[in-house]
Amino acid sequence: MAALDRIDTFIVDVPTIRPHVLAMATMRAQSMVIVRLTDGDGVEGIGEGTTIGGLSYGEESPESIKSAIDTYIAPILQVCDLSRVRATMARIGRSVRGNHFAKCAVETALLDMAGKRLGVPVSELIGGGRVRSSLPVAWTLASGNTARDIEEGEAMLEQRRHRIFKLKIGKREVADDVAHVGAICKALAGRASVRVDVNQNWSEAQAVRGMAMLHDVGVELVEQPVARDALDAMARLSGTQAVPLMADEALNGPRSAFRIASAAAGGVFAVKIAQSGGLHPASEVAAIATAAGIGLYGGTMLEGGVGTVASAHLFASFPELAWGTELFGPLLLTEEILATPLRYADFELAVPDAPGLGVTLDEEKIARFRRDSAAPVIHAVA
Ligand SMILES: O=C(O)C[C@H]1C=CC(=O)O1
Ligand SMILES: [Mn+2]
Repeated sequence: MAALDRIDTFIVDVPTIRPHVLAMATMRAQSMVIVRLTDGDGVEGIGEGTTIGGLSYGEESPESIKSAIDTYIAPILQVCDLSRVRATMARIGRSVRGNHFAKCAVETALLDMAGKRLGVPVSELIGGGRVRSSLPVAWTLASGNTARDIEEGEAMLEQRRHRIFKLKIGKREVADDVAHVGAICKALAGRASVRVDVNQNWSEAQAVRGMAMLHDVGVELVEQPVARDALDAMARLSGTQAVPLMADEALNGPRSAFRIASAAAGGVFAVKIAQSGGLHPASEVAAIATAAGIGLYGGTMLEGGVGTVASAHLFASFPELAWGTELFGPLLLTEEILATPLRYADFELAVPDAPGLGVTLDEEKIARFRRDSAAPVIHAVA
């Protein structure tokens, strides 16, 4: 029996290296909720629950994630055997509806503890175990300026850090966005894969026009062009457009994955641990996709090092990962909150093989950036 001894939940606000322009918000900082659990034997586990742009991306905010953990999940953890991760999460699921990001943070911390107790990396505890030790990583070009994006893409290729680029569109007129994307495709042609993310900002009519034009300029994948609940439109677009449609915001765990797969509403799934409600439900999302012949992409909520490495452990268990991952979150931040930064080299992220998540927090940085110290709070603005 591993009993909870201590729980510490806190928000860390870290500036981004440049404004990150998305359809729904411009990020100038990322707010990460970190949960740290310690059991009676002194085994510690860390987890992260992070969203994008406050409440502009989804239904959970950094503040609601922290409050769900402290007010409703912590009392349940007090009566659970923390070494039994799935049983503990099932117990939480009976008392806490939704709140997937909060649940993901807690499940991650439990898996970190379980891995340390058993002496194995988290990737051996989920989805049947690890099948790869490094993952291809995309970078998002989202400075808001075409020339700067091309310069950034060139630098990433030169450093051999990324050769898959995701462009954030949907904020401007369709034709203006296509011109921006087309210029980047032309500049990087033959050297990189270019994809776009519309973050739900198109109507079906705009998507019909936009996806055809994007295919013509060389885009390989269009992510969540229409609203997350517009499954009929997603199915029509998937069935008629040459460029594959990737579901992102529409995916909120295994049931939504099954609905999207059944409706043939996407040819690719962006699997995200937070949106799915944790690593285990995300593994089920991946299994449904694979069974349905849907391609896999390892998605991110632009988490810091903890959420990123947790995602990496899960994605390392995917036998099929046709579209790679976008686990670049820590690289978008001015400061690394891990004691030893994650290793990015030769266009891939190395998956740690030490027990648990295989990472530790940089305590000095945490003390400096935690919101409940004197650190300033910079909110994302539209
Ligand atoms: O996919 C999203 O919508 C969120 C995120 C992932 C990469 C990025 O730049 O933003
Ligand atoms: Mn997306």
